[in-house]
Amino acid sequence: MSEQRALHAFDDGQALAKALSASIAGKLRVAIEARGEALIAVSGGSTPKRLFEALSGEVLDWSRVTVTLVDERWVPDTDERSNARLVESLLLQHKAADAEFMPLYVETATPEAGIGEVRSRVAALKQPFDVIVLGMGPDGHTASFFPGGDRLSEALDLSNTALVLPMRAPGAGEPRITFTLPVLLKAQALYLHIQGQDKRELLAQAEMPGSELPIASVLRAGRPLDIYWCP
Ligand SMILES: O=C1O[C@H](COP(=O)(O)O)[C@@H](O)[C@H](O)[C@H]1O
Repeated sequence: MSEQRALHAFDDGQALAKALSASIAGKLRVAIEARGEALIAVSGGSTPKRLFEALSGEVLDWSRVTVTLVDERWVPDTDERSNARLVESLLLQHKAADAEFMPLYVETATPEAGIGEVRSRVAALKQPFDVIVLGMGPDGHTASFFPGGDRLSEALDLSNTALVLPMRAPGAGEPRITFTLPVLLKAQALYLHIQGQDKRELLAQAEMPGSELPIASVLRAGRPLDIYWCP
């Protein structure tokens, strides 16, 4: 593991969630102190549930925090697959109920039809993000950078100025929308949150030179990355 990366390993998901939540809350407080506001993008999927519960109890001025997603499945938040639904039900609760949420989904049939509206929304955010929390799927995808994704090379292109892109891939289920890699890499604090021995082994594979796993593009970028892992 390079000096730019730190692996924080925990015995279980509860201990991990507590530590990661405290670290994120610290970064949000620093941003609020410095700029009067804070901007965070989180991942969806199954891994962040405990983290969201822990984060929702952190004491900070959530009314100054904007929360969005790193990526979204193109489904409304009434759908169980919606990442927004997860954030709304577990993170934007308790003390964090005052945070502002900016969804990446709009009610259009496809992400291509809605991308204009989403672009306007994200362009209004005061970037860079203070905090970005990535996840990683069992196929090595992060955000919606899926193996075989139709716009994967665009999304990973460090010279691409697009903030968000639609994405379709065989393993993605529904069509997606995702922030691009350059946006993620500019975050003040970048975390990767993974659980399970299989994912740790996958990450080790991604560290190998020439790996084509999408998460390898994040690792290769060489920017500071805090990896939070538990079995
Ligand atoms: O589909 C997605 O999956 C990944 C990983 O999810 P997990 O269930 O393996 O934790 C997630 O990071 C991403 O935001 C989400 O859209």
